[in-house]
Amino acid sequence: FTVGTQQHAVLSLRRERSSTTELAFFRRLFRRNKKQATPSEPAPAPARAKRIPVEPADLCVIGGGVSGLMAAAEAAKKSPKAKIILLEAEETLGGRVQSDKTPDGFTLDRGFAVFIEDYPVAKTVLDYKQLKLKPFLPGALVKITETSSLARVADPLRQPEELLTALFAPVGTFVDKMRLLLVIQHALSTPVENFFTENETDTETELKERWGLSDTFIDRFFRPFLEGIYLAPLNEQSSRMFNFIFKMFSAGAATLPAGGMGAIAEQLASKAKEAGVDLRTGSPVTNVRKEEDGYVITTELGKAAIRAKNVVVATDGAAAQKLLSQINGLEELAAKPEQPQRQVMCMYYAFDAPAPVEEPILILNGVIGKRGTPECPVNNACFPSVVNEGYAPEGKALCSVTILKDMMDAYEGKEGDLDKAVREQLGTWFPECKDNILSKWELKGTYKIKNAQPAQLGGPFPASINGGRSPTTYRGVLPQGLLVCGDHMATATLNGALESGIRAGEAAAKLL
Ligand SMILES: Cc1cc2nc3c(=O)[nH]c(=O)nc-3n(C[C@H](O)[C@H](O)[C@H](O)COP(=O)(O)OP(=O)(O)OC[C@H]3O[C@@H](n4cnc5c(N)ncnc54)[C@H](O)[C@@H]3O)c2cc1C
Repeated sequence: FTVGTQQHAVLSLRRERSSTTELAFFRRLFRRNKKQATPSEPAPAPARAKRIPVEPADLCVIGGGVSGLMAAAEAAKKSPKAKIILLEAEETLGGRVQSDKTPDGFTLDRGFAVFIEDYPVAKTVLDYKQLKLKPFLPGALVKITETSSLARVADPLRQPEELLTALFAPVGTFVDKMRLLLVIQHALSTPVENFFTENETDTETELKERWGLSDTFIDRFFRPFLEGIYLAPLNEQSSRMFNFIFKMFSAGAATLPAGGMGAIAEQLASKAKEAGVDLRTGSPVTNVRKEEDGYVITTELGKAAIRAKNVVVATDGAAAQKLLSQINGLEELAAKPEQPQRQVMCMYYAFDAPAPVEEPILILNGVIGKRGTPECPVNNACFPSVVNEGYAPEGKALCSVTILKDMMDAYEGKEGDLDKAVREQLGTWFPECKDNILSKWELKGTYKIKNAQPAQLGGPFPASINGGRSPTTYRGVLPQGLLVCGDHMATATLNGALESGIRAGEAAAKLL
């Protein structure tokens, strides 16, 4: 299970192709043929486009991640007679929310992620019971110096029994902890919608200037905690996202489903299928062309074409920009700046149970000056099999390790060295298990995810909630029958992808 580099090489190749219209392809072929002709030879006839059957549909959804599945299911629920086809480029559905099952019974999420029970939209559309969610404990264990043992950051509002631990934890000052209570209280008492109308700044400024937290507290707790969520430095992420995420973590539990995070997408795919959506994988869309009465959507050259009255583009933001810029009237999108993408790497280690920490809790690297250096590349870790036993077979345990972009770059092409550095670092976190970590833990999988999340901070890419931005507007009003959804239209979270998907599904149903 070494996924990532190769997967993304394939993906980028497909995306290259997707930016090439069929017409442009045949034009280039024709030009090449013309150039090769000598004066004595007549130029060969231009290659003719093979006629491919065009299949009619009422709605075509492009992209089978959480937002596309949700949009298709919602449209099908509201318009049961409509013919809805969903085209997914990859061989599997789920997009960024997928889990791999190893032959020996481990579940590896494609990148460490958690599901927050309190996500306002998720709780209205997902069957939590079926997911068999199990919670993390609130707070975290933090490594604050190279030699100290792990310190506990507790949430005294949800764990009153941990009040004293919380007050005396060496992570921040007493004043920091009092101020943290104010942050929690603000998060809990403010409706989610209000955060997205507050003035926006970056998260670092919010923590320092609005809440007066000390640099030490931020560096030891908030930086590793939030950077492991945003996958970006605090000064590059929206204060609105901070307030939203912090409210979610303060109000509800972070959880893992028994079948891995991929079970969330599987549930949505079943919903869409039951509602009558025709789900097609291995169908990368290369072109969308506008016609008088709808759109012609073409998948890999010569394979298939669909003529749909309406289209929902439910890809990630970068792919959406490329597809949309091919449509007559939207060509100027090609020249607009792309939304930057956040990257992350996740490594999984399998070993004989018990795990070094038998509590379902997140473990953070808060060693100031050392976090994110080649000797300390791990930002955060946890034991998914301790949170939900579905992640490992009986008698075994699984450790998930998150590496942020700087260290991905530093170890590019040196995965063996990274593995060694990770084991050494974990050996300092769990010294009593050091020998096993160094010699017995098995590296089970490595995932490098190049477009893990869209950056969100003001400008043309704000984080927004309340259903996300309108699906009829993507950096300008879209032509009739064309809709866009995805996390890049709301918040870079599962909740954002779901709410944007619902909104697009509802809008599509009105057109059917
Ligand atoms: C490692 C990682 C950790 C995360 N952690 C969390 C977390 O803890 N909590 C949380 O709430 N969120 C988390 N997220 C974010 C969350 O997973 C995403 O916001 C959400 O899954 C996005 O869904 P989407 O449908 O908008 O996009 P995607 O999942 O990207 O779906 C888009 C789909 O479109 C397909 N596609 C692209 N181009 C084409 C084409 N030309 N033709 C056909 N199909 C195409 C893609 O293959 C993909 O399947 C995490 C993401 C990652 C990667």
